[in-house]
Amino acid sequence: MELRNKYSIPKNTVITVTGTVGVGKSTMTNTLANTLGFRTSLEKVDTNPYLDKFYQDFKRWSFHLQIYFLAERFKEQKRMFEYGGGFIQDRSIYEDTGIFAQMHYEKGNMSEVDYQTYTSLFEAMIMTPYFPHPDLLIYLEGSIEDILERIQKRGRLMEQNTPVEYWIEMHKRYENWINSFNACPVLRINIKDYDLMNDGTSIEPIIEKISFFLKQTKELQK
Ligand SMILES: Nc1ncnc2c1ncn2[C@@H]1O[C@H](COP(=O)(O)OP(=O)(O)O)[C@@H](O)[C@H]1O
Ligand SMILES: Nc1ncnc2c1ncn2[C@H]1C[C@H](O)[C@@H](COP(=O)(O)O)O1
Repeated sequence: MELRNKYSIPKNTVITVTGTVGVGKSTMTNTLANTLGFRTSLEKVDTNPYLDKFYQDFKRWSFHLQIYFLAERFKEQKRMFEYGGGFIQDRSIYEDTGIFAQMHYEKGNMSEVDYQTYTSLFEAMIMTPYFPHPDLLIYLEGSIEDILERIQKRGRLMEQNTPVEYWIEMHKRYENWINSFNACPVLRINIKDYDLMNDGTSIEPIIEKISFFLKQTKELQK
């Protein structure tokens, strides 16, 4: 029996997978989508024209990169909206603003005026019908040691060559961000509690939790 039916997960559900770089979002997104028969909304890294340059010179490329990500996320939001849901999304627009843009602004890599331009564009975008909140946000958490190991193992040179302090700061910012996030229900999952690479059955308990969360939210909305 398909797990989506077994756990009564509505066909039009939108779930967003969040967490710091390298924590395992894409792996989780693909596994959930395959198991539930949902579409994916993935971040495309290989075709991003700014990412490599950004890692070489944050100050020069921060604003360009943020605008690029905003445009990409907006197109994806529109696509999910037009399909009427049924998506697992890899990373949220909330992280672009609440983690990356803010961090680079606060570190002086983005000027005040650029940050304001970025913020007003973001606010204008979320006021369109394409931006309903996801039904559930899954937050993947793990120790900084495990995350650094995954970044190294994955082998994207631009990330491997970035000082460890950058990833440590991002890890801390993520913890603060999720502790005050309240735009939609949050399910926290520790990466030590499952192993999608070696144990195919470890997705089912996660789907069971998702189902429980979605039902609980529905009850609260009644
Ligand atoms: N459960 C897991 N156990 C071990 N390694 C994992 C697991 N999930 C992902 N990985 C590995 O960690 C790295 C980062 O995963 P990825 O899904 O690309 O993360 P993200 O999308 O959050 O950057 C990849 O090399 C991936 O193969
Ligand atoms: N908004 C962003 N600003 C800067 N860098 C970003 C942003 N969104 C994603 N990134 C980077 C981080 C990683 O190097 C790649 C892909 O992210 P991942 O967490 O591996 O899916 O893009």
